[in-house]
Amino acid sequence: MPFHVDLASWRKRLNSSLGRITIAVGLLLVLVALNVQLLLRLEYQADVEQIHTDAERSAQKLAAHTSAVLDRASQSLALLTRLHEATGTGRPLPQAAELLGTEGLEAWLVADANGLVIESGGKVPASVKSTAFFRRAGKLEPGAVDLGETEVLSGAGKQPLLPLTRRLNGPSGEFLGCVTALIALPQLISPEVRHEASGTALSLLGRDGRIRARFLEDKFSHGELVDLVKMRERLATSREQLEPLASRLDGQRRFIATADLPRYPAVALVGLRAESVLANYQRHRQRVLLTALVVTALLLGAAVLLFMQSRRLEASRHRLRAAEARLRATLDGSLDAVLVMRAQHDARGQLTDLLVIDANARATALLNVREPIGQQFSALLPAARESGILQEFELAMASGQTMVSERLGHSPHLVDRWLQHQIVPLDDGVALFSRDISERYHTERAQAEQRRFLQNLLDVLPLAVYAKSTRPATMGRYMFWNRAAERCFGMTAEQVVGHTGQELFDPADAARFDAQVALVLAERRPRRFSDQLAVSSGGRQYLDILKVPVMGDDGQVDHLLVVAEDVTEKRGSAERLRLGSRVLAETADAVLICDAQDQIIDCNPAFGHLTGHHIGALVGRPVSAAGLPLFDGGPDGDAVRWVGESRLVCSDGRVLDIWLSVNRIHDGEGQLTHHARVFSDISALKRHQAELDEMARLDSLTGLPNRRSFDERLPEALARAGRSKHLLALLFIDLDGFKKVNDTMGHAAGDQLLCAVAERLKACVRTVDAVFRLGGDEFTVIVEDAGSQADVGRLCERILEFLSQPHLLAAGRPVVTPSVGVALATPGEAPDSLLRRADDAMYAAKRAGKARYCVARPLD
Ligand SMILES: Nc1nc2c(ncn2[C@@H]2O[C@H](COP(=O)(O)OP(=O)(O)OP(=O)(O)O)[C@@H](O)[C@H]2O)c(=O)[nH]1
Repeated sequence: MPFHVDLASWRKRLNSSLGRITIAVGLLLVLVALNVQLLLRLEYQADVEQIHTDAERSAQKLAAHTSAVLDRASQSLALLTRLHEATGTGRPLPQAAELLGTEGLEAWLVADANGLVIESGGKVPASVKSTAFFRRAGKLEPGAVDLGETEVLSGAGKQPLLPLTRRLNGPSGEFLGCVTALIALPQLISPEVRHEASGTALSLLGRDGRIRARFLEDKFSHGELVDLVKMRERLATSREQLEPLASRLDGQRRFIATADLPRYPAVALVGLRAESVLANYQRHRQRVLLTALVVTALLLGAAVLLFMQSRRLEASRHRLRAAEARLRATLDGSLDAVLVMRAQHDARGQLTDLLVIDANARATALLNVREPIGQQFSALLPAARESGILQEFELAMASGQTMVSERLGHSPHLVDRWLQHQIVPLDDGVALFSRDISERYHTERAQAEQRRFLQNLLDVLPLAVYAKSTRPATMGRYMFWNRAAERCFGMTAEQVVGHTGQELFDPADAARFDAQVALVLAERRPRRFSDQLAVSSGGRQYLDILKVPVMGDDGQVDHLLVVAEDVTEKRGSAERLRLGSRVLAETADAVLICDAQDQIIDCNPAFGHLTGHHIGALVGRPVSAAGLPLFDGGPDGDAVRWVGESRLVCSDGRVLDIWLSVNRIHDGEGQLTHHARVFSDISALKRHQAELDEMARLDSLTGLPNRRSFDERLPEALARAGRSKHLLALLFIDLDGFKKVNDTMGHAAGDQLLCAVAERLKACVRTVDAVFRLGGDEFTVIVEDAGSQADVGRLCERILEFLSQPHLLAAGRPVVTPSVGVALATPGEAPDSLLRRADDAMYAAKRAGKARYCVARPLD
């Protein structure tokens, strides 16, 4: 996979604040590192410079010390040389021991030209002929001093000794020998610089590169040959590079300084061991590094904190940018026109106007201006001041509460548009969210109308309808309660809506209702319940309840619609109906139910018993099939009931007299629905009645038809006479002196007499003629088809004669004559008139002396 660097991504990262912090911290760390390095370098440089200075000073001190030692020896040699040269002999000089007894000299000697020691001090070899310093002495310039090599060892300790030699010259400059001082090496190395630092190397180096003396680690050595030229070059390089040189002696690194000995061909060399002399620097370096480490750690810590803070800041900025983007998107995507405005106040702090500082596209469109930002609200909506919306802004700002209002648009382009304003108070102004709700307003109005209509519909329902919420937020609370529910439960919608069953009903009733609700929610289908409640009056209220789950859009049950019917009354009606049925079943009266068209539907058992009809054969047939008359509502057709006598033909053909009640039954709308006929058999009653009627028409004493019967029959007879044109005669008969019979013979005898008179009258007339007792001792005879007046006269004569015969009574034999008035009916004469004329004729007979008959004058 090829390596790919996403430069844009890295550039973006570096440009971020986190990237910048990382870079800054990195640079800071580099700076610290460079500073530390520089500091250490300078420190090191200064230290090394100081070390070099110290080394040089030590080298100079060493050179000075060594020169002083050599000078002392050299001066003694010079004196001794001059003495020997002055004497010109090879004899020992008495002053020599004194001269060379100088402190610091290990030994001394004077040798002749052959290398034989003439005199000496200390322990020196007997002959110096073979020694290097003697051979070199012969080559010395007159007056010159040779710093010999240290091949001379002291006799006892075998200590290396450095020979310092002068040449002895003869008078003509010939070689006479030499004068040599042997100096112990420790004498050459200055004690005060020996232990300046641990590991310090001190050397006395001849210009020939031979080390004459070296002091290192408390030991003296010599003889090593050094390439002076190279050494000086290395020293120069070392000095320049501030670096110590690695010693070939012990591998230690040393800072080396040299100092030439004046007057002698030698160089003092001091090597300070770097490890020792740089200890301070190392300690300082460690401190600096530690400090740098601490600083770095602090920097890194600070960087981490800064990084974290920056990340938080970055996240906050990111969130802020996202929030700003969301706000902008919200504003731009909002269905509302949004104006963000800053309040403007006068000197007294009164709100004068608001300045638009932000607006979305919808606001621009709603206001119908190109650029609302920067304009004053009252300039955008001149009518705003009068509309009172500025006061609402002020109120919202003062209260800190969001205000919502709906108002008609005031601008010309917003006429008839309904706007909903939501005023959100800000720190220094308000945000105004305006939405054109005209559509919604009208829709809501229509919905409100619809709701009112539905509410009215539900209110006029005779059934209690109410709804209970099953949403979590409003679980169990009543949301709707119609008028019938108010009547049914005795609670108004205001008292119920928003409350739960536990708050409204008896705990036991509420718990039962809740159980019903739980059941319906579990089954998610409508369910009926029969329930009952205790009512304040002390009775029970019986309810038929239908509970229907109403599903929401999410498929969950939102509400429970309840339709409740107070069936207390119905229950009573049913009871009464059952009772009525039992009564109908058990009553002796026959009941026949027909429909509106009077076709038979049903009957009770008594009907079958009474009529012999079988209901199965009658159902669907006209009522006449049951032998009953139709009832069409009487003359006007709207009578609801008819009661009276009627007749019924039984299945076996018998005709029954019945007492019939016909009831026309109507429904609530006044429509005829049924005919109910209730009847009882009154045949026996009728017979008895007939008998009673018959009896009522007979005189109970004589058995003759009575006055009532006379009143009925006279008109009939007159009518027949009118039709037949036959003569009708009416005879009015009153007994003469009947009272006397009563008075004399007793009332019973009078009765017997009356009965006897009745029998005689019947015997006098034809069977077709009718004899009546009107009362007391008055009788009448209706003679139809009387023939002629003479025939009537003969009848009257016969009556007079027959009645005037004595009566054989237990009490005696009374004779009672009759007075008879006769009236011959005039065609078309009224019964009253005829009777009155007969009565008048009878009185006329009475007046004429009784026991006779008198014929009334005919009508004019
Ligand atoms: N025993 C008896 N007496 C009756 C009955 N009904 C009426 N009377 C009597 O009949 C009498 C009839 O009286 P009147 O006709 O005025 O007397 P009268 O003696 O017949 O007189 P005149 O007709 O003028 O001759 C009265 O005294 C009645 O009390 C009845 O049913 N039985």
